[in-house]
Amino acid sequence: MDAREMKIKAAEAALAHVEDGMRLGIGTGSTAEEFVRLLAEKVAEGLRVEGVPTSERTARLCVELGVPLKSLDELPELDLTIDGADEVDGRLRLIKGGGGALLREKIVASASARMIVIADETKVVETLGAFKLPIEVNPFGLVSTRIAIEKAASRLGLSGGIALRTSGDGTFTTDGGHYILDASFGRIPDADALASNLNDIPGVVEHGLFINMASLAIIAGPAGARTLTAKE
Ligand SMILES: O=C(CO)[C@H](O)[C@H](O)COP(=O)(O)O
Repeated sequence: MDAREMKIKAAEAALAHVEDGMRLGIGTGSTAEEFVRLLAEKVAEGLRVEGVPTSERTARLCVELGVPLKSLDELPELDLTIDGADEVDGRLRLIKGGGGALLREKIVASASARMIVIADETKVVETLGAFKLPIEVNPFGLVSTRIAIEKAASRLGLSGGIALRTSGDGTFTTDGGHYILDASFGRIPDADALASNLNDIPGVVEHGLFINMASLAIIAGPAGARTLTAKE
């Protein structure tokens, strides 16, 4: 089974959790897009759902495939969000934001009664941090904010490069008009403490640590899909 087939397997298993009439948060990234394609087939067959997309990119795909959309202001409380992840640990803590949609992804997941993560086996880790941690920042005061992040990380014994994300020949800009700093901490032994320290930095709009948000992860490997629930 190749990587795309694994993503489709995870997306198929997630679709089984979608019920008629649900208000859905719809994630961003290649795995979430496989979910959108399968969801669109069910919608064409008569399934009634309304989706809130977590990015302009996801919104475009939903419109193209006929998945009905609403804004989060129109549907402020959602039943279920299905989204991908860059890393998942045994407590279902996540690193997200590889696709740059972390802020809307976190807002939408927070507005949902449940969040299910869909991913392939390569995303499951013992300790978060091999994937560079995306940190969304306000462009104003970028250098000061980067220094504040370095100091906060250093207090937790973390170090590593913090790079401004680029795209093509310019700076990558999120749907919200912010920048992203990708932090190469390597290993984050205390993700909860790092999340709370980052939350305290004014220039940090949001970070890619999703803690206590996912209630289930559907992980696809060569042998098929399995589910992970948070270990105590
Ligand atoms: O957080 C995300 C986007 O901001 C994605 O969910 C994450 O990057 C995983 O993407 P993919 O399914 O393409 O591996």
